[in-house]
Amino acid sequence: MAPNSDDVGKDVAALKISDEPEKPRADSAAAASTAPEKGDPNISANHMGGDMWVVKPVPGAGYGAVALRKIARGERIMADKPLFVVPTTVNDVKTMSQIIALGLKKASKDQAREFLTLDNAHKANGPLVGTASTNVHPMGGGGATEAGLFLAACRINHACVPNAQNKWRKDLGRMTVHAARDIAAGEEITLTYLPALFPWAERQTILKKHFGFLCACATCSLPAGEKRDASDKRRKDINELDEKLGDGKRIVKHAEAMLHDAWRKLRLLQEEGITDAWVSRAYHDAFQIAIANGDQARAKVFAERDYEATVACEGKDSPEAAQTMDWVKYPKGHPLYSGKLQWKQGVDKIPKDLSAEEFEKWLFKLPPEGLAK
Ligand SMILES: C[S@@+](CC[C@H](N)C(=O)[O-])C[C@H]1O[C@@H](n2cnc3c(N)ncnc32)[C@H](O)[C@@H]1O
Repeated sequence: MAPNSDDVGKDVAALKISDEPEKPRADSAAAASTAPEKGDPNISANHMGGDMWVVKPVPGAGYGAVALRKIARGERIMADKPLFVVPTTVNDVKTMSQIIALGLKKASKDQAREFLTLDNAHKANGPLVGTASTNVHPMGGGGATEAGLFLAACRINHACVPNAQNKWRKDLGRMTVHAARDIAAGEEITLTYLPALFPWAERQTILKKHFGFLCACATCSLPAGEKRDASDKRRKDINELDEKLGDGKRIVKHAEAMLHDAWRKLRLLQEEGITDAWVSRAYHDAFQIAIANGDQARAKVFAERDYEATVACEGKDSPEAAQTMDWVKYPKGHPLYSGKLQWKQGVDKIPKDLSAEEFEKWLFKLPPEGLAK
């Protein structure tokens, strides 16, 4: 964020993907090598971690949240209430400072003091706005109009292939964080601060500008050359496929090509090690393609996979998961369903005796020889 930016509100919440789009971070091996220990009692997040995680110093990144035991994919790591909320539409530092000061007045003295000990990557904007810009999370997906300061969630450091997913749960009034894959005891819990899958050079520029650090996560530590280029290309391809899959005009005319795009996107996510909300989004795309073409059998399978991925990242109690379960039970209920279209078939047509490989070929309408990636 530029010093004294006239677009403070936007900048405060511009980054950190929350509700949409690892390998251990390079330094999480170091975290793993130290025996789990009690965190700093002055860090309020430590009252929330129980036997699951603790906030403690991590090499090269200040404090971070570190798993005290294995955390299985889908386990809820935290459900954090905001200390204060700021609008993302306020455009000047002075007004934003006043809003934060008011918010802090309502907090306990210890919490207000703790807020002022957090990282500030924008010192030119003063302690309140600078610290908030470095630590708030948007409350909702792209275009969120509010951002919150969550004293536990803000301790989670960034990785470009994170092992956890955050989600603003309006229904609970809390920011939840779930394990997006199994996290080993001693491993650091990570989220992505980035709203899209940028290539390496762009990631470094954005993270330095908005959060004041150069990323050395496992993905960023890939050696320059073949491996880094391959990761950059995967990210570029995923973004392009994501855009193509969002083009509703292709959904009937180019249905099969779109289903193949969904397959490619899922393969690339897997190769990149991405297990967070990108996966449910890809299965949701595939579900929409199937149901918009009248295929309830494939739609049901895609909805089941979307449900599994949504529950893992948001919890069983998430309203989105409940909505997805409705499509699992009754795919025809989706507004895009038309019984007249080219792929019309009922849920009874889900094949039962195929090998896993053959089932995937059936599901994504792949040719017998498979698809070029
Ligand atoms: C939201 S805070 C995260 C918690 C913070 N490390 C702390 O000590 O409270 C964001 C700040 O943490 C640090 N940080 C987060 N992820 C990092 C990473 N992958 N490598 C180095 N520093 C990181 C940066 O200083 C960043 O401005």
